[in-house]
Amino acid sequence: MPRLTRSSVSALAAEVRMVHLGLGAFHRSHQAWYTQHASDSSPTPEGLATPGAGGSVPSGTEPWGIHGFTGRTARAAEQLTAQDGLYTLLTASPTAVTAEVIGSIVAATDGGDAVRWRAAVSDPRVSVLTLTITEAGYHTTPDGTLDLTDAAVRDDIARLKTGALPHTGIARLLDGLIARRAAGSGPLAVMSCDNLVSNGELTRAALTALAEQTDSSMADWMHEGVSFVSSMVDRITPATTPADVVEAQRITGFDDECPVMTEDFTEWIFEGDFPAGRPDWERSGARHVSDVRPYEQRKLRLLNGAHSLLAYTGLARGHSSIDQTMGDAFCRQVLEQFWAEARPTVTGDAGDLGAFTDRLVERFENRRIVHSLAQIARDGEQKIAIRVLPVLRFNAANGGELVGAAMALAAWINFTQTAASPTAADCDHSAERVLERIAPDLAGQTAVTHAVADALTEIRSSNRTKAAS
Ligand SMILES: NC(=O)c1ccc[n+]([C@@H]2O[C@H](COP(=O)([O-])OP(=O)(O)OC[C@H]3O[C@@H](n4cnc5c(N)ncnc54)[C@H](O)[C@@H]3O)[C@@H](O)[C@H]2O)c1
Ligand SMILES: O=P(O)(O)OC[C@@H](O)[C@@H](O)[C@H](O)[C@H](O)CO
Repeated sequence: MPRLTRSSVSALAAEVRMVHLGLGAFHRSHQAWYTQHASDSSPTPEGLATPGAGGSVPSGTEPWGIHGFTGRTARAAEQLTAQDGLYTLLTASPTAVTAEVIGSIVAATDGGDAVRWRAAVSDPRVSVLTLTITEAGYHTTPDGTLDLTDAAVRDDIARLKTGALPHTGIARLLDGLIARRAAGSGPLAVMSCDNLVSNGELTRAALTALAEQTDSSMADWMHEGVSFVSSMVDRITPATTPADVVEAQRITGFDDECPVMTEDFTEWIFEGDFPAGRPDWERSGARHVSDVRPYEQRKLRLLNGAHSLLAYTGLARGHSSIDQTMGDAFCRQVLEQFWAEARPTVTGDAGDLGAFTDRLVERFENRRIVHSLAQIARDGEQKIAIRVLPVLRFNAANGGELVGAAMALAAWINFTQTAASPTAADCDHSAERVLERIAPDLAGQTAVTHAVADALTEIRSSNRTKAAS
């Protein structure tokens, strides 16, 4: 079977005008897909679809090439480099899977390669830098500011002072920008595509705080020449499995070590300026709006909040993927309760929220998307603060129900305490202590602590019932 490469599918490589940090599955199903389709005017043919960006597809706009950098390991860069950046995007509806070769990534490099990283960010032709470094990669406190007490941040401050390449995503971004300033390469838009509240503003504030610890003139330079774009990104994309590799080979006839499986729904809504231009992502269906917050709240609370709830309740009940939890009456009931509490917390106009959650049911039930609960459960403390606590806070302040959001929080506490088997009294104590740490404003509210303690008792008893059945 031939290896997937540019020569095997006659795909030309476009000029690099974008840099990405965090070359995971999601970047490849989302920003790389939008970038590829921003420059082709033809509809995607059936089956194996397009040549790479810059290939023979008629272009209404110039194609943009992406130079992607991995975050923690070099593996994705090695696999993509062996395929000239090409990979198969498998798109699964509940009834069928289609395949498309994506060619917008034209270079892929280990993020630990300081020379290539600095050269890429300094390239004057590059005008957009996107990020998917995970929520944990920003090293912020629950209020969204850079955590200067974090050992990794302190270590990176020392590295930045000596010119060594830092390790955290946020500090690596500052390192690249320092190189860009030194090269005099002009303005740039930085766009976070991570599941965070006001992710552009959070990135700007974290970078500025970091710059103030190392070279405060960088903060002034960023203020003048770097825009920070906030974006709501949505496309459920699990980690690639060996079965996906086999499926890609079966459909395309090419040997591809790093395909990506994703769902047939996608959305990208963003707010902010691009001082040096950007791809025409609207041609692929993205939307540029003046206020992204309603869409961000809708997605982070209704989709991601539900994901966290299902991950922790589902793991406790012996499930391993989201689609399995949708067949469990207990999970479905707490999901509907959580949504009933979360919908009124979305402020501003983000469309019909009932229709949004109806569509989420279909998306979560898609059995071709095997989204691992263990993957979703990672970095729970950062995620709960963004996805669940705002729902609890809103309803505590407005006399709303607390049951569903309390269950999400309790299920996470239960998940983090798997080693012990505390008594009911210990549970109540644990709920209070966790709230004191992650949401001190809620810790003193009896209705909240009781709701979380009750939910802890319920989830433990539901686990016992499930285990006994
Ligand atoms: N997968 C999805 O469905 C999805 C959807 C919307 C948004 N996102 C956002 O994208 C992020 C990445 O998702 P993914 O599915 O691509 O994950 P992934 O594990 O496939 O890739 C994550 C990438 O980020 C790097 N990374 C991880 N931790 C890092 C850190 N602390 N510092 C720097 N780099 C780090 C990894 O090395 C990798 O390159 C998510 O955390 C989320 O914020 C994902
Ligand atoms: O990617 P994370 O770790 O931020 O969160 C896990 C999932 O909730 C998330 O990936 C969703 O699938 C995604 O946000 C859907 O667009």
